[in-house]
Amino acid sequence: MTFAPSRSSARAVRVRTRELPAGVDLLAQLPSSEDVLAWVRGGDGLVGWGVAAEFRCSGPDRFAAADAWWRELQGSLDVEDEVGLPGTGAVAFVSMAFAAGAAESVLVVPRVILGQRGGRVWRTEVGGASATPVLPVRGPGVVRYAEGRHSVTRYREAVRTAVRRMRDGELAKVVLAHDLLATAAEPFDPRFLLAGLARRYPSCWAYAVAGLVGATPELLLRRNGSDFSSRVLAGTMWPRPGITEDELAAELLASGKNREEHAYAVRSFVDRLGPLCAELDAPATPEVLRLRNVLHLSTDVRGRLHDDGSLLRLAEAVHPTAAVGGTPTPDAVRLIAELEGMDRGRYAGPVGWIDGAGDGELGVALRCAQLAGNTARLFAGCGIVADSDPDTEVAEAGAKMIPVRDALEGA
Ligand SMILES: C=C(O[C@@H]1C=C(C(=O)O)C=C[C@H]1O)C(=O)O
Repeated sequence: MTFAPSRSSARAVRVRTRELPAGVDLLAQLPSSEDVLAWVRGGDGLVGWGVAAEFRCSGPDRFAAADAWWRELQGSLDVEDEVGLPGTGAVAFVSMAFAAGAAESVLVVPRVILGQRGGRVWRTEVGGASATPVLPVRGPGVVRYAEGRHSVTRYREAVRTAVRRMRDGELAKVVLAHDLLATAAEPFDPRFLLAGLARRYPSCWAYAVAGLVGATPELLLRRNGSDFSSRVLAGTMWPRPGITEDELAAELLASGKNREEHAYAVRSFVDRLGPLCAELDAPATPEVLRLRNVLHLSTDVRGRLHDDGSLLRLAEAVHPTAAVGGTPTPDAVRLIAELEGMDRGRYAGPVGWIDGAGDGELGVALRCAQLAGNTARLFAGCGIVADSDPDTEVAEAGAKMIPVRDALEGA
């Protein structure tokens, strides 16, 4: 754990939230490509920059460790919040590792947070903001692609193996992913990627935490007091020549394979959150979520918690859902480690923000790239069931990488 020193470290750290005039383009306010933090959907959300405090952890207890750190930190803050909405006061941006292995989870409390929700805008400063130089957003130039650590050929083979093992009755569903390496002439600026994603995918949550940048259509959990909501996705089709979007949506709804994949995902969420709820409403029939690159089966689940667990502990209870893990979860997680042969890092882990009251929003870190200088590592995966076809899954993973590829290239 690190806490960047405030000028008088013996005293509490000052956190001040002030209201600003309405109507701000949050992403356009990020002053530089350093320490970019974001969670923005359709113009609303939070952006942050600078590091007031940071915590990293790994392993099976990562959610508990992150939660304990965040709770303890509250005791050292002197908060004056004139707005009083979820996301005002001190906020930590969160990006949790997918697996219990060595990959690090990261929580960052920015020095400056700008928020917008329902026509209200606020600015929070933590520990007194220092002036940050404003540097223009720059594109990366020509982008070239190469196989990642888990090549497409090996991915196809992994899907084939998984299908065989499912036909043998070992498990019902597993979500397998692969990566792709992008290299550019210039360093990737997270703001460039965020702006491109937010423009083309306004119904997704565009996020950036510690170099993991993406736009996810999937909401793991939103907590607001005792209310929660979630958007569970699983089951995918993508545009083909000669077929309209309405025809594709009807085909997706009628697809037994996709409905099965979707049902596993909803069931895993409901089974694990159910015991913590006073009320839980999960519609029996999914809807179709239409994005530019793909269509997904989608179920919005909502309800009321009777447990007062923080968002991080609730996320621990539901992660990984069968949208990114599989069914049964322990078998799927083992098979992912065996067949993927790469560490997912924070891809497919919970990503978003929490506030001092334990409220916040965590999405599933999909449609993303891990940026490092002039390289970007893209990830995408697909739910595999006993009647999956390896070539189709390769094409589906390719369709899921389109948003990040387009945004990296400035297309
Ligand atoms: C795993 C990913 O997406 C997940 C898998 C889906 C599927 O298998 O149909 C659909 C949406 C997501 O829940 C990904 O985008 O990498």
